[in-house]
Amino acid sequence: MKYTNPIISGFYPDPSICRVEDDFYMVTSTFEYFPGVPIFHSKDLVNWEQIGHCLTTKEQLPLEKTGSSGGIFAPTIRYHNERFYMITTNVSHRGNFFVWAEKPEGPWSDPVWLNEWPGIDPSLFFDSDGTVYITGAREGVHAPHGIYQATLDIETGKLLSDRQLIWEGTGAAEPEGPHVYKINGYYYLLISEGGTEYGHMVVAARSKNPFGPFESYEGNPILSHRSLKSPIQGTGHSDLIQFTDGSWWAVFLAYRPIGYFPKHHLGRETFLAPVQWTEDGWPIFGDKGKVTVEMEAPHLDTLQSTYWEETDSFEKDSLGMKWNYRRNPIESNYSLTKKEGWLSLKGAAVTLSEPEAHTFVGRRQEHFDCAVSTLLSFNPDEGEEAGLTVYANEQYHYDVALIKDNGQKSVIFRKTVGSLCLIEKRIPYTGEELILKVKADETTYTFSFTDSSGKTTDLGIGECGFLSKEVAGGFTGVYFGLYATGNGKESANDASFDWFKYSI
Ligand SMILES: OC[C@@H]1O/C(=N\O)[C@H](O)[C@H]1O
Repeated sequence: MKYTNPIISGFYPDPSICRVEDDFYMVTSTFEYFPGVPIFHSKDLVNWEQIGHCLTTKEQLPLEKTGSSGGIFAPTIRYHNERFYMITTNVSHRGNFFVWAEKPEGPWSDPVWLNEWPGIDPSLFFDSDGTVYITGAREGVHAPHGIYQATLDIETGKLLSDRQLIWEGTGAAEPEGPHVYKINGYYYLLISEGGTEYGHMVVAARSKNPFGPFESYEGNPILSHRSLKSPIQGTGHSDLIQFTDGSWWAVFLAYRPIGYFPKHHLGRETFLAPVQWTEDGWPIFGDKGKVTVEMEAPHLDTLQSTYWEETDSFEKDSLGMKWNYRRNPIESNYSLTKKEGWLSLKGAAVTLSEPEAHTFVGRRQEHFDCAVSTLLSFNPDEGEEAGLTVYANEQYHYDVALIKDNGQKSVIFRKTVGSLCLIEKRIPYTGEELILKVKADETTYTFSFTDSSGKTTDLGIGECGFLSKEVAGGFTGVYFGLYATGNGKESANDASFDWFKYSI
């Protein structure tokens, strides 16, 4: 049966996967967002359901003053002796650590910090003789870029051997994202090179000894879309898995740029490819290292779900797993009980353009063509503002909001593009309730609002390209967020949202 890539759309990069009998679990990186490292479950590698997050407490995920695209870099998930392990790097706080859990949905342990292990992209390999290997990229700024490895005491996080440079890659930039696998008597080392850009690729090496020497595959790369005319670009950062029928598969990241001068705003997404083995035992992803949007999965017997109408009515006492905060939230600024059945936000002094714990809760844009809307009830005092934002980072976002300034309550449409910040539309508004709307297509966001009489007013448009990685930079993708701010002082009034709709 055919499946469509990406298998998880929207900002879900650096995927890592493990298997427990016929259940598959996958994690992705989350940078400055909280909670961190979502965990997904699947039975068929194509249909994935989020079952939780690995990092849900401030102790597990300190993000104070974390810059955009700081925080949590690439994670690895592995299962060993009835425990799940998730190892990753908080590049803004203390570096590498792992957490563990008996159940994939958690609870996950407090961090075991790896103070002796610098660099990024840590991975774990549990050998059949009980030895545990930690493998990772980079020694730090001054050391040669490459892939390093040591043996590890998984109980204490202490290194049991020196840290050794085991492979420098094929010579391209940024050798990273390593994973070790033992298959048919060989230790295979798969890494990414080229950096998470258009030149991204996956390359393979192998050895009979876990510390090498590693022989590079002469047919490298085993996956790359470098200078390939394809809607899929930047393929790299992969993890291998064997399906229950013995076939091999790889999950990896890639992105889907739009336009003649290509720009991608949804972020790096999670893709799936079948893996074939050459006669002399080397893995090749897809068709000679190339992948397509539509691909075959002989084992697939369940159609890939494409239904996507999500209405969040905020009736429950906690927000759904898709909702994320930026950095560690100031919990008193968020309530689902103050006004039963509504999500109430209290504006912090900081705005969306300041790299602090601004009052923001959002979910990823997961489709080029989609529409979001929300009903806001708000009676702001001077300087207070609340609304809906289409958000890449502090310097790149589009906001529609109800604000009171200069004694006047009005609906505004503001664009922040780098150092340019402009309230492009301002409409005086006396009402307390309104519906804020954003309609998205591949190139444009269209903003409007509907007043309590049902009259809809257009507010303007914003180009998707300005929120893309190519313009806004960073490692993340676009979020649709609900927010509130006191514009320099803490708000006194709550902004309450009755519901939030996301549809395609
Ligand atoms: O995604 C963040 C980092 O970007 C990378 N490559 O470009 C690393 O593998 C990830 O840890």
